[in-house]
Amino acid sequence: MEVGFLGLGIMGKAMAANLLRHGFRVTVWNRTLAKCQELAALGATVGETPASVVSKCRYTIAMLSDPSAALSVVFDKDGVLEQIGSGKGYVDMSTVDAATSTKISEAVKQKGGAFLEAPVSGSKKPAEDGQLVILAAGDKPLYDGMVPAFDVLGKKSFFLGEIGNGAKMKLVVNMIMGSMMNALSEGLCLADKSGLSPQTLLDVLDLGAIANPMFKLKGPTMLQGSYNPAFPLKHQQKDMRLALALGDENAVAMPVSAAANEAFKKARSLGLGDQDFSAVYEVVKGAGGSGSGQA
Ligand SMILES: NC(=O)C1=CN([C@@H]2O[C@H](COP(=O)(O)OP(=O)(O)OC[C@H]3O[C@@H](n4cnc5c(N)ncnc54)[C@H](OP(=O)(O)O)[C@@H]3O)[C@@H](O)[C@H]2O)C=CC1
Ligand SMILES: O=CCCC(=O)O
Repeated sequence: MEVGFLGLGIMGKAMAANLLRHGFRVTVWNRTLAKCQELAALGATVGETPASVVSKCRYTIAMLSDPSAALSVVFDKDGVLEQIGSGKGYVDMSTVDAATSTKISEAVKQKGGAFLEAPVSGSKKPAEDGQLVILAAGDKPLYDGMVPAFDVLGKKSFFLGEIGNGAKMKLVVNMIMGSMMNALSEGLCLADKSGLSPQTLLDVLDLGAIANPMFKLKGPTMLQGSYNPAFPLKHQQKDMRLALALGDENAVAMPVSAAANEAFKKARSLGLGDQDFSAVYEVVKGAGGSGSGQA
């Protein structure tokens, strides 16, 4: 099977490499073209524009940072829309809001193409290992056509019905995750300030009813102050913002998430946006970051 792949960031690079490892023919494109070289060394063909990738491939996947990137790659010059059409499918796996996804879906369909949104749960390591959870919605025949690729990329795929449902599910999941990360950060601080060992707290948590892979993975690195990005904090804050907007639309009060979003925003203002989202611990500790940029 041949697929196009647009966006070779932390996730896209791992996912495209995984497809290549499993015998897929992959044509890649990235805004910063130099990032394509690593994939070319693994056997990928490099496309010069999103349009040229779509023109070559029946199926094209995108994994881009945010709504503005997702829209730009479709609607701008040399974008997906210039070559999408009958018999071609476009699959956006980025985390965006339902409005962005709907806009892309309508434009692709108007050109005669098929569209699927398919955001994922799981971070860098699950992407490398083909252990993502795929939250798809939109064109069912395209979903069926993508199953061989989804089986390589993920451990489980859900088809959630109409466009927007995949985006919404992903935002709800990440809203919970961001709130949990803040709760863990506060717990580690509270343990420390009240004379307990934060490491012992992690050990206790791991044996009880709220044990989870995220606390187990991130807790020890947070205690070391190590925030090598698997899931960049700026993307987690984007997801909190989009989830809160979904809450607004549906009149759902989300005070816990709103507070968590403030902590992520503060972390961004301290220059921590490109660090792992667990760096919000630095804000909760009151230590702040070393940089001053707006990531
Ligand atoms: N990292 C994670 O753990 C997870 C991330 N996600 C979601 O997946 C998506 C990608 O995440 P991740 O790989 O971590 O992000 P990265 O920041 O590592 O990569 C972002 C990608 O988007 C591209 N991009 C950004 N802006 C534009 C633009 N205006 N036009 C074209 N391309 C653009 C970047 O290109 P360039 O290289 O040129 O900057 C890069 O390829 C996000 O929506 C994120 O929320 C979902 C699950 C887990
Ligand atoms: O969007 C990022 C999700 C990260 C994860 O599920 O571990």
